[in-house]
Amino acid sequence: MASPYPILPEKLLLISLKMYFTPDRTLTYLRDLLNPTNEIVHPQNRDKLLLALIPDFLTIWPCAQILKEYESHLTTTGISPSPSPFLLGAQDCFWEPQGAYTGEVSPASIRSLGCSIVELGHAERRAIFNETDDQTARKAAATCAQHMVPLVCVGEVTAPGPVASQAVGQAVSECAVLVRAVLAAIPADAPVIFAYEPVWAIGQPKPAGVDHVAAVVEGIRAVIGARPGAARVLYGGSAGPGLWGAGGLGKAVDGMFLGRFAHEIEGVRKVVREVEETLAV
Ligand SMILES: O=C(CO)COP(=O)(O)O
Repeated sequence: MASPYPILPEKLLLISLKMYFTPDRTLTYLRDLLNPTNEIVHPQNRDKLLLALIPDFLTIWPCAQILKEYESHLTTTGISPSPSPFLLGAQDCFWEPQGAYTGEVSPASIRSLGCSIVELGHAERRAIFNETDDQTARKAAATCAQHMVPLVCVGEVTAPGPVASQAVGQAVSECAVLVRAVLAAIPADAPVIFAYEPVWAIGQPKPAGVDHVAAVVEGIRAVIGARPGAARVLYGGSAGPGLWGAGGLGKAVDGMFLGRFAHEIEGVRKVVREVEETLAV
């Protein structure tokens, strides 16, 4: 029987708009991402590279309409829109599908509007809204129950000290707590994405160093171990153009989770190009 979950290719580029854009800007941005003349989404690469946009809750519905129009246009040009070459995600969800939870957003509603990914446990939600590992794990289970993919953010709070190996060990042990909690909460065959986002590298001029990221991601992969469902580990935290290619993160991670450096279409195009150059032919 075919898996009810979205299929994850080897590489992923995900963009979260956090709360930066107005609704109008989000919709213009999505149209630009999907516009074939901008050469950002290449449906023929879907089995190797997948892009996704995670807008705010208010714009999920109009974004889904734009994506539907894009997919039907693909059909008219003879390209199969299934599996879709572009996915939509939400920035959070509640752990119950419905009920008396004023202000919360149901994962079932998110799914019904056309999302395939739910971002969970971002450092900002943990620091500002006191979200706990247990809550994030429950949300991950609720996300999988709707056959969406949890995108779980993990990362150490403190910047590395002078001893690199100690910094890596500390980072892996901080990340491992949430990785284990999420894996224990979701079905073994459910795909899951972990975004390694060192808290100290978010919102900065530059990302974390490549060696540090590569070593921590190796440790996170060891914690994940072998499982029937796909598991991808991305890097996020001031990620942008110039980070992927030669001597960069391309060999260490399964993709990137982009924030501010994807706000201009040109930045996304550059990152896509760098990743495409490293895809196996
Ligand atoms: O938190 C991030 C993505 O979720 C990263 O944001 P920045 O790239 O803006 O640092």
